[in-house]
Amino acid sequence: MSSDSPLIIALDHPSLDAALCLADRLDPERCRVKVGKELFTRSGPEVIEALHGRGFQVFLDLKFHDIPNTVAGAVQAAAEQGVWMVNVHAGGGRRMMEAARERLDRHGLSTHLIAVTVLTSMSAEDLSEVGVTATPAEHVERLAVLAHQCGMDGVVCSAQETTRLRELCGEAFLKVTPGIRPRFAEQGDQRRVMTPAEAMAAGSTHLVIGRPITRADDPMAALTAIEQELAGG
Ligand SMILES: O=c1ccn([C@@H]2O[C@H](COP(=O)(O)O)[C@@H](O)[C@H]2O)c(=O)[nH]1
Repeated sequence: MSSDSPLIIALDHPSLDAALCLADRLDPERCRVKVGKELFTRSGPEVIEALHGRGFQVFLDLKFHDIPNTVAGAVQAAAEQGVWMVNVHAGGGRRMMEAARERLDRHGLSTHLIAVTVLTSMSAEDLSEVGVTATPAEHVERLAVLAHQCGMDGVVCSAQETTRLRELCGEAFLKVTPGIRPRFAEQGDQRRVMTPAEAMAAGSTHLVIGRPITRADDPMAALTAIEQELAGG
C-alpha cells in the first residue's frame, strides 16, 4: 500500500510489541512509518516484516556512516528487505554516497536513498564544538549539494533549510524533515524546529514526527490535529 500523505511517524519504541501496538492504530493510507536505531536494535528485521505485513511503507532510519564498501553493503541489505527509504550520513563523503548509489542501481533496487545533513538536534554551538564553523544552514547547504551530486534522492534536514534547498537542488529532490513540533508539543532535544504547516509551506516533502504523536496522551487525536493543521483547518 502507498500513502500520499507527507507524514512519517517515528516508531521510537523500546520493543516490537509497543511499536506494533501503535502501528495497529495507524492507517497505512494516512502515513508511513519510520524504524530507527532503538527499535531496530531491539527487534531486528522482524519489525520491517511486521510493518510490511500491515501495509506500511517503511523508512529504515539507521543513518549509515562507515567506509564506502560497508555502507554499500548495508544499504543493499536494507533495500533487499523492501524498505521504502533508507539513509546514510552525508558526512561520510562523496565516495561513500556514490558507492551506496552504485550498489542500489547495480542490483535494480528502487528504495529511496537519502543523506542526513546536519541533525535537527544540533545548534550552531553544537556544530562549532565539533569543529564546524559554518552555520547549520550553510553546512546543510554544502552537504545537500554534495548529496545531490552523488545521486542521492534527497536529504534529511530541518524544515528551516528546505526553501533554500529547493532553489539549490530542485523540487524533485526529497526534503525529509524531522524536528517537527506542533504548537501543542514540547521541543525536547530538537533545536531547529518548525510546525507541520510551516514546514510544508517552506518546502518539506515529508515530515518526520515522533514524540508529539507517540508520547501524546491520545496519539490518534494528536495525529488528527496535525492532519487538520495541514489541511488548513
Ligand atoms: O536530523 C535528524 C535525523 C533524524 N531524526 C529522527 O527523527 C525522529 C524525530 O523524533 P521526534 O520525537 O519527533 O523528535 C527521531 O526518530 C530521530 O531519530 C531527527 O530527529 N533528526
